[in-house]
Amino acid sequence: MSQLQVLTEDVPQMEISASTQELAALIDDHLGPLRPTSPAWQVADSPISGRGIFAVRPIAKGEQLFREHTLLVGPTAHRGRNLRTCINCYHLPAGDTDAEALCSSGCGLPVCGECVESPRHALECQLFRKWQPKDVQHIDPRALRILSVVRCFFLNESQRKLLYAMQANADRYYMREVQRAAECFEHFPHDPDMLEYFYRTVCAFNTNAFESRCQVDGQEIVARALFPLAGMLNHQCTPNAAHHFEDGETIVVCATENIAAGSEITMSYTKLLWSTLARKMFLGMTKHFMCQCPRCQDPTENGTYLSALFCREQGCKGLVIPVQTKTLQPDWRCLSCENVFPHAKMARYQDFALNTINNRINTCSVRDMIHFINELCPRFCPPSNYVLIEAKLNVIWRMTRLGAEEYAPEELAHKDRYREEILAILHKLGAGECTLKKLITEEIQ
Ligand SMILES: C[S@@+](CC[C@H](N)C(=O)[O-])C[C@H]1O[C@@H](n2cnc3c(N)ncnc32)[C@H](O)[C@@H]1O
Repeated sequence: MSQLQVLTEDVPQMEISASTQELAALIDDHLGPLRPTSPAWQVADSPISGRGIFAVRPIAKGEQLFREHTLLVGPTAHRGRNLRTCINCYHLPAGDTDAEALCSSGCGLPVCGECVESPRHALECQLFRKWQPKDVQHIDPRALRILSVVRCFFLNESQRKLLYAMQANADRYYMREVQRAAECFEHFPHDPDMLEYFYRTVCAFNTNAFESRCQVDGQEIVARALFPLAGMLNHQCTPNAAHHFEDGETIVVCATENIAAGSEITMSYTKLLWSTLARKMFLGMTKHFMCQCPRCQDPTENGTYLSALFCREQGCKGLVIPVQTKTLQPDWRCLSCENVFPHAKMARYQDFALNTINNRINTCSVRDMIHFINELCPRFCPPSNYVLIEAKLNVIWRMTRLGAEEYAPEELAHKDRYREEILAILHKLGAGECTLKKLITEEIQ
């Protein structure tokens, strides 16, 4: 069995308790006032996988398809992130310490002065106090992360049905999240039905959730949020729709291309500029499937050569690209000398480029990074390789944040050149009006 089969075939799906028609009705109910009077889309069975969203009339590039409020949301509570953020409104609670940010009732949850009295917090506070957090002086990321899952407790009947109608990939590893949370409380529930409900919810999160992002009090808030309609969008590596967040709890999905009536509406679960192997690894490990889209089947990736590495045969320096498209360990062939190399060898070169470039990104000033990209990288990494493209994107972001006046004219010219290069790649990929294009054309000038 290949590495990729192991990644994708090991994980069964939990039983789905609703027909596609019932699911569509539950989604309508969930959308409430946000449901358009005559939507341009419908939920239906998909030839890609399970259920998907389809255009019911021609949709124009740029058109907003829907806005949706989250069904379940909570802090990602990743280590290294600021955990001192109110669990309701995302504002910073008063004070500087964990103890000051935590609810004074002893529920172990950070909450601001305004939200502490809210009915929403009252319910969660009562539940967490019943379970008795072991530490009420410090914010424990394990206890905080489980909040988005535990909120399934407060869903109404129709919302629970909707949760059970969503695909849930049953990876037993996901149960670790519940077990880790249980370690933080004296009396975490151990009733098997309740634990199964939590597990189902964790699996639904891992299969469908988005990392929603918004700015509050000058800091970036990242929450994990379940949007049942947006969660119906299947993946394509060059999709025809993209999403953004209006706030931490509302998602907006727009068409990035003209979409014909009857076509499936898709989004990308990966970064657009990743190489095919990077996307395959990510999709296999996190979503347990192997993408078969046209981009995945083209070794040149629409002529972008995002995977390409240099040939190391004496005197060659041609571009080497993966030959097979359906495996994680393809042979690679040089487009100039036509020699074929085993994957293990090329993977070492790719890792070298990735580590060297990422180390520099983390340690260098923008000025040094430009010098490194222009003068040193061409010795070991083709300009089309996705790691180098990501490094150029990183330079663009950093320069934009500081403002043009900080930089010499030739540095600004490099930034413009990088931007044109990335726009040309997006054009070749057929990415249309994708979020990245909007960001680098509208905001970065
Ligand atoms: C967010 S859900 C998408 C909606 C799902 N089709 C459903 O019926 O609920 C993600 C799951 O859909 C499936 N999926 C999405 N895009 C796919 C693709 N391009 N190829 C194969 N499976 C895909 C995978 O099983 C993945 O874990």
